[in-house]
Amino acid sequence: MKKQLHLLSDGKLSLKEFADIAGKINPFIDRFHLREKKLTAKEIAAGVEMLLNKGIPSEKIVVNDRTDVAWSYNTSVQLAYHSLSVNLVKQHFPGITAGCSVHSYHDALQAANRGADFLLYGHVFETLSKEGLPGKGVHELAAIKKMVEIPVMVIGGIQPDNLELVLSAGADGAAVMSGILHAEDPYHAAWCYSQKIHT
Ligand SMILES: Cc1nc(C(=O)O)sc1CCOP(=O)(O)O
Repeated sequence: MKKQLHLLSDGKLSLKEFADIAGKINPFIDRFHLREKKLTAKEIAAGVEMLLNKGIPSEKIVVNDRTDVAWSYNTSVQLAYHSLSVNLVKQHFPGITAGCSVHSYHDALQAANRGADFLLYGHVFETLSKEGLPGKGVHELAAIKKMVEIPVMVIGGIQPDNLELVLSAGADGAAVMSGILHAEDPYHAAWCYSQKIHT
């Protein structure tokens, strides 16, 4: 599989600000996640529409947690620990693409066995976007990759200069928040990540 670069909204920028950046860097990004834990379904739906209006197709959009919104717009869904379980989602929303966020070897195997289409595994490095937890490094990632067949993207403190390490440990791509959203020049930052992931 072609390696992927995912960008996640961070709940700090407005949806409009996120969509404006997304529209500009669309060529570099494989998946845009709306991860908005404080917004209502209606507000998240408006965010999906903003991305669609920027020319981002629904296949490139991932809605975090809200399977109802994802289903309504034919996007993927990203399931967290507090979300509906992936087997329930796959059973009741046939054909939906569902990613799972996992933080351990055990959870990665369980999510894969229950039908997840891809995993976000983290957090690999320390990150200010989720403070207070030490980075896990790449050891467990390599073990997960030996056991699951679905793509495993890494998340947490991913920077252009640590991509080589995670890719050589077997990651199928990376998911990023601050490295792009809060870069001085998000376009240039997205280009730097993309160069390392896609070439
Ligand atoms: C949203 C998120 N999930 C994580 C996990 O480990 O599941 S780490 C994380 C934050 C990623 O932000 P940044 O790219 O700024 O480090």
